[in-house]
Amino acid sequence: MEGVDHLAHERNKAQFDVAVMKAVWAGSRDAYELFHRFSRLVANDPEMFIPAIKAQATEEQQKQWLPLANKMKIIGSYTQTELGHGSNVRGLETTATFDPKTDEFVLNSPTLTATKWWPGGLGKIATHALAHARLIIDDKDYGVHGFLVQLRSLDDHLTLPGITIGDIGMKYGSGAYNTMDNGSLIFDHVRIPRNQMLMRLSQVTREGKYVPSNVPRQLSYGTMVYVRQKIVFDASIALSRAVCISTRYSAVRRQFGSHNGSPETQVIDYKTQQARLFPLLASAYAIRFVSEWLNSFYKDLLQRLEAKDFSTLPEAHACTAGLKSITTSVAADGIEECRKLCGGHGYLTSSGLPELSAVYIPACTYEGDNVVMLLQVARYLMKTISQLKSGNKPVGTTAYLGRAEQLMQYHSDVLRAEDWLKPNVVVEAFEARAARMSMACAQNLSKFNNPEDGFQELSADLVEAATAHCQLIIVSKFIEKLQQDIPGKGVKEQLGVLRSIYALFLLHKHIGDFLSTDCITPKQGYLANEQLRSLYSQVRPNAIALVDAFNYTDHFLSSVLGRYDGNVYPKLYEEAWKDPLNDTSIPDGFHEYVQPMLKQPLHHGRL
Ligand SMILES: CCCCCCCC/C=C\CCCCCCCCCCCC(=O)SCCNC(=O)CCNC(=O)[C@H](O)C(C)(C)COP(=O)(O)OP(=O)(O)OC[C@H]1O[C@@H](n2cnc3c(N)ncnc32)[C@H](O)[C@@H]1OP(=O)(O)O
Ligand SMILES: Cc1cc2nc3c(=O)[nH]c(=O)nc-3n(C[C@H](O)[C@H](O)[C@H](O)COP(=O)(O)OP(=O)(O)OC[C@H]3O[C@@H](n4cnc5c(N)ncnc54)[C@H](O)[C@@H]3O)c2cc1C
Repeated sequence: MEGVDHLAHERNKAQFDVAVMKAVWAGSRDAYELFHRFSRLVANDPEMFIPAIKAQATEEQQKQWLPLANKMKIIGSYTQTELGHGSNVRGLETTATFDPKTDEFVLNSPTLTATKWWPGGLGKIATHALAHARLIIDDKDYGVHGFLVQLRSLDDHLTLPGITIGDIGMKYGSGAYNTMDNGSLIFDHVRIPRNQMLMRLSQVTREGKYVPSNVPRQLSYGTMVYVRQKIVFDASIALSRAVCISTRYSAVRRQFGSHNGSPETQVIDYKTQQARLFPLLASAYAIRFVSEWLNSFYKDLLQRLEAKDFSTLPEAHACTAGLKSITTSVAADGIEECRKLCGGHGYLTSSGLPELSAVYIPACTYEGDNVVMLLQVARYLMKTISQLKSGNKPVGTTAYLGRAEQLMQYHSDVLRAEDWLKPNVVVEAFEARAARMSMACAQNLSKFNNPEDGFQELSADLVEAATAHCQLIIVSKFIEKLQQDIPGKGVKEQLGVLRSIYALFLLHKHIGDFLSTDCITPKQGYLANEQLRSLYSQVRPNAIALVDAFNYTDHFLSSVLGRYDGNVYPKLYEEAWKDPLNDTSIPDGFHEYVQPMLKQPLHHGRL
């Protein structure tokens, strides 16, 4: 049956222009063309510590190091985390002590827990590290700074004196992340020239004088802001990939429901399958659009920083940290749900899902543990609320907190299920829920004499408030996306359906928040769920076309279940026969171990 499109009947049901949706998903027609060409060329672009050099090195240092890194004359590793500290960056123990006699820094790992642990590329490949260490001058500790340290000889790749490096060992699953040589590193009084401290933000002079920067010290955390916004985009790719596989397979797979010899029911037609799958489809689009917005916010931040305008830095940190957390959690959980949606075959490596999961789940931890990141958002929210009293008007993603008084009085006026399709009705409910959860935390915090004690005690509630805030951002950005001019038959309508599914699914899932904050009544919650069910029916005929719009090649999906042509069963069978176990009919060890058991004498003619 080679060449037959088993999903053609599904594609014919689509009520929108898939070619235009492909451009919307890609971000623009040009981005689509580029992605289309490149994905078919299978590009592999190693990028590791270059963003950090760009952010933290002086122009002179960039001139020296960037050409080497770009041409891969040196291979760098972003070496921050230690055995004892990852989240707590200020707690790092590695030291870089200035020696005025030789104009050098001496890098040292004073304890076992100071061992660098996890950095990607470090274990086997990196020639250089961007090592984070405490700057010590005249016994005074100036906190964590970045230093470029050569680790291995550029001639024979042997580690240099005073440096002990290893790979940290096998990681979760047998998946592709094991091809990454996450490493460990101990420094034993390793000397580097003074000009290898990254000095864009603060300098150490020849005399050993520390010249602090006149810019916020948080700029030294800039690489994390950059990478976190990239990770949000990456979450849309990982989730959409899993959703594409399980949507196509759900249309191919049939179970039960045959009457008088008619075909069985496609599992995608079961309401339970739809209620699990379609919110993930909607989430993939929602994450895609919020990542688009985050990227433009980030570009705006860079322009402002050039002009020494630091005003949006705290918001950029809160947004990148919070959205990194929410989107990677949704994507990681969503991939696992997609595996379950494919039943037993989803557990086969050839489904592509186990490896995707194993490779993806550390995104919830790297570049900031997801709970720690939400606590950063909560701090930002509490600070914003505390400044309301002094007349500070919040802007951007916290502007709604400026209307807190009004939002505290809000009661949804939904009367019919269709009312939930109105974007302003949805936004108001999400704003009121987020504002009330944050205000409640702020009020509870004010009862503590020591705010830090209060923050610890209330941290679980604070994480929930931060989650509500981040979900509001994603819902709002989806709505804003649809306020743009989007051409193409039916494209905007389909996106409208997905937007409503995304928002109402969240409302249904977090119904406790909406009810306990008294934003909506139980009856209104019931109506939202009713509307959700009807939206699932609307998305059903378009489901295959909506995942086709991701424009993923079979090569990229690497999944027998997610094949574009839906020709699943013959290919599953073919794939199984590639297993080396099937090379011979008698397995290794059979004659040594199994056959002797089979040949044991029978007792009284019985087993
Ligand atoms: C770097 C490698 C490059 C990778 C290549 C990139 C190419 C990307 C291409 C595609 C990407 C897609 C796929 C991605 C694959 C990625 C591979 C994995 C890479 C993994 C790399 C790592 O994991 S590196 C290690 C990362 N480590 C962390 O994230 C540590 C987490 N901890 C922290 O960030 C902080 O310490 C903290 C946020 C928890 C703060 O702690 P603390 O309270 O002690 O803070 P401070 O006192 O230091 O500061 C308080 C003050 O500062 C504000 N603030 C904190 N962080 C920032 C920031 N980043 N920006 C701006 N402001 C910040 C904070 O809010 C406080 O403000 P106040 O106003 O004083 O309250
Ligand atoms: C695959 C992978 C690749 C990585 N690559 C790199 C790399 O290239 N370079 C690099 O430097 N690092 C890298 N890391 C390290 C990574 O950045 C850290 O693991 C991450 O920042 C989390 O820090 P941690 O391990 O210290 O977690 P911990 O902070 O020890 O977290 C353990 C638990 O404690 C909780 N917790 C911690 N602090 C708080 C708090 N204040 N309040 C409430 N709960 C808290 C967390 O939520 C979590 O549940 C990588 C990690 C992984 C898994």
